[in-house]
Amino acid sequence: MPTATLAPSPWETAKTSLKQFFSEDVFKMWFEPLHCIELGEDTITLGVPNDFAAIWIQENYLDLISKHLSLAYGRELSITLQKAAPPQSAHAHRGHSDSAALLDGQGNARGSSGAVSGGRGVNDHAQTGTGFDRDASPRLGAAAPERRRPEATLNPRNTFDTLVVGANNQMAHAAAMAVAQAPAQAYNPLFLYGDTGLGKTHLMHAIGHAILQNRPDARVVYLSTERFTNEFIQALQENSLTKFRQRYRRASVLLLDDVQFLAGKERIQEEFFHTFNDLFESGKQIVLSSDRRASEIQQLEARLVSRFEWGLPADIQAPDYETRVAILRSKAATLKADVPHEVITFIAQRLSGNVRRLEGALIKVSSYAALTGRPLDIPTAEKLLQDVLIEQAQNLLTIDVIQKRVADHFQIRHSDMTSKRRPNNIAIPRQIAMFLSRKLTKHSLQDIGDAFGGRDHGTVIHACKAVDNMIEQDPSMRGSIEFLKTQLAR
Ligand SMILES: Nc1ncnc2c1ncn2[C@@H]1O[C@H](COP(=O)(O)OP(=O)(O)OP(=O)(O)O)[C@@H](O)[C@H]1O
Repeated sequence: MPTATLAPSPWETAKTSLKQFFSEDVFKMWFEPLHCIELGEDTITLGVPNDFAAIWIQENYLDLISKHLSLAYGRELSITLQKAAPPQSAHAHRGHSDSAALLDGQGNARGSSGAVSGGRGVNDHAQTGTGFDRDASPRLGAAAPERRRPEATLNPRNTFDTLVVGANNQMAHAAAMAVAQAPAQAYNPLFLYGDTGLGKTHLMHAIGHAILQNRPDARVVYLSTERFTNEFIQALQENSLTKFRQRYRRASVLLLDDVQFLAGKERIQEEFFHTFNDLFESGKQIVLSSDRRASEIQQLEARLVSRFEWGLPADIQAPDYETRVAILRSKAATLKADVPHEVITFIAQRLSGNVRRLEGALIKVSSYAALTGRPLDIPTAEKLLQDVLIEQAQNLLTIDVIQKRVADHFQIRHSDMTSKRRPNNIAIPRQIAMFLSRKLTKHSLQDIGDAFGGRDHGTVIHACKAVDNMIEQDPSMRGSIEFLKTQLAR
């Protein structure tokens, strides 16, 4: 048996499963520094870096942490937060597990820890989905009856109550409600699709919660396609396909996230095809999510595409301004964060598209306010969110838009951006546009050179250096460039 990898402790497992619910920033800020100080029969003491973190976690995340801990340890644990320096090796990833493994060596936890993964290391993909069956079954004894498991793997915050409904998700929301009220009768499968961070997972979890509320004995299974894939591969390796199949085909509701990751994986598609048929034919509800329409998923077998389109495809768009304000208000209320209205509207105006990004921005400004005790105003918010604003600009801005804006500003023709003409009144704006393309987009030097009339990447490097010099030496040029940068990052 390959046992060289240290099995993850229940504490690590809980932390890994918590990771899927938060953006990287939020996880790093609040959860990464948490460590297990002491584990008792029905208590656990977690170390937090400071008093503020203790209050924030207590107010906002304790329920969620508690759910994941009981799942990982197989028993209810009452949590105490204590200010404490992180363990010596905490900055190194391995350090966490070593220290956790040591602590878990005391008392009951060892036994349950041993059962967590049978000697396997944590799978990196586990954080993107929680197949409750595998994750929970070895650890949950009589104290934790089976039907508690799915609830614990669904984020308790992702309910219909916490979902803000706007024109962007009205239809998907209505379809999800219909499915939750009458599983396998309304739309089967329900296929939710839309860009990243727009609430597909939220809706899937909401369906799961609602079904469990009506029918607590329902077998609701939520997992990501990555997880499905990994478990299938593992089942192949361990010769346990029958068990794998039973696990998913026994579900009364299967919620499979991110099916675009089935693309190009023939064996997994074949397996899922049979899972799908089995569930569908026995009247079980299937809900799928994807970042695009089924027909737009490359290398997805036609028979799967057609099945995915049997029921109802429902798309989710980016929320409009009013919905963004409503989402931010609702999140601020949940976080018990006192964010001034003008800052809420500022964020809603400046950040569009991804709701996860909106949420991250709100947490950033509200934790700053709570940490420093300083009042929050627009200039402060703008400063705090500079990186996010630039990142958004990088995703939305095209070189063409930069060229046009810079050309307008310096009153030259757009075509001068690509021409070979070199008088200063043209060459300098062109260099500035190259510089801004480098700063505000993710294009390579070569792409930028190509977009400026087929220049080579050395020309772009030269332009960026020249503009850096101008910024340093010429205050009026610095002003113009800053102005353009702010305008473009809007
Ligand atoms: N309409 C909404 N109301 C309230 N919260 C929302 C809404 N839409 C999205 N969110 C929140 O935004 C975050 C991102 O949503 P979610 O993870 O469901 O997106 P997703 O579409 O599944 O993204 P991905 O494709 O990246 O998995 C979650 O915290 C979710 O609760």
